Amino acid sequence: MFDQAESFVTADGRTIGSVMMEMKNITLRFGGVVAIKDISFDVREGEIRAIIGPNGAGKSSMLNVISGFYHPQEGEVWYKGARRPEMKPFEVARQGIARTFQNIALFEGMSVLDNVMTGRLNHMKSGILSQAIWYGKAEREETENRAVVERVIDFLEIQHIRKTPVSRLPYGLKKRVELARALAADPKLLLLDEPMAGMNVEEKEDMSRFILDVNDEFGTTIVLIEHDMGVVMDLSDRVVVMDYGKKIGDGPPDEVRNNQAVIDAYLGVAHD
Ligand SMILES: Nc1ncnc2c1ncn2[C@@H]1O[C@H](COP(=O)(O)OP(=O)(O)OP(=O)(O)O)[C@@H](O)[C@H]1O
Repeated sequence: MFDQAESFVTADGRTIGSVMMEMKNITLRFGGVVAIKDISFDVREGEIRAIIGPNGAGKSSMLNVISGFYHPQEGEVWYKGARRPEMKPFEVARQGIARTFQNIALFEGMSVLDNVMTGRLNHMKSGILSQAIWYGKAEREETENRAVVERVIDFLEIQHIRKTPVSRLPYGLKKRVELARALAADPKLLLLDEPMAGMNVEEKEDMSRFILDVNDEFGTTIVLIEHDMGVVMDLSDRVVVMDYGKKIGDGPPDEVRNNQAVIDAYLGVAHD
């Protein structure tokens, strides 16, 4: 289905475009531990791409390679048709890649609004001096940034808590604020590290709906890691399956679900 076509429309009416990111033969080692072994896969514009696998499979490591936090010893990362040189995470962010973290990384003492505003930092170009004396450009920039943030806050239905310090929020809402902050950066590619971890069923349903809405409304391409298999199969267009650092499956959910190597990995069948 995904092999040759430049772009196509899925059964649910969404347009999946051409390849946006390609991971080519990525190998990442930590001393003697090989976290990722020679893995290749691509991400297409507009799709929701999941990376799954048992604990320690290398999923977070892969997300960290995409976000520029880890640099693989071997392999290449291609983004928008060009090989990406080794970059720092903030440089990767400037290319339109935003992320959320497995363990929420918000400023607990700050309000929801201020936390979401920090998502705009990469878009703030005017210097401290111009901001301090508040002339034209800085004012325009501030107004623009506020407008984007307000739109995201509306979209994710967190208006009622915009003034609340994050430390007072329940877990599910914190996760939503983290999504809001990532979205405020106006990313082309959004990386979600276990967006439903620790959530109850209702919170998971809400988060699933928001992820689908973000993809639909903003056309944001999404790569997510998630342990809840039901959620992954419902949300994703394609799934990469990792086990012990290797890729053991890659394809649409139905195909992956019936892949014997994947079934064995999840049932804990012994490896040679
Ligand atoms: N910073 C690091 N230093 C040393 N080893 C690491 C580091 N990060 C990950 N590893 C190792 O790399 C392997 C893959 O870890 P990783 O966290 O990527 O897996 P994961 O699939 O995300 O696991 P989980 O589902 O438990 O979060 C593991 O053996 C882990 O111990």
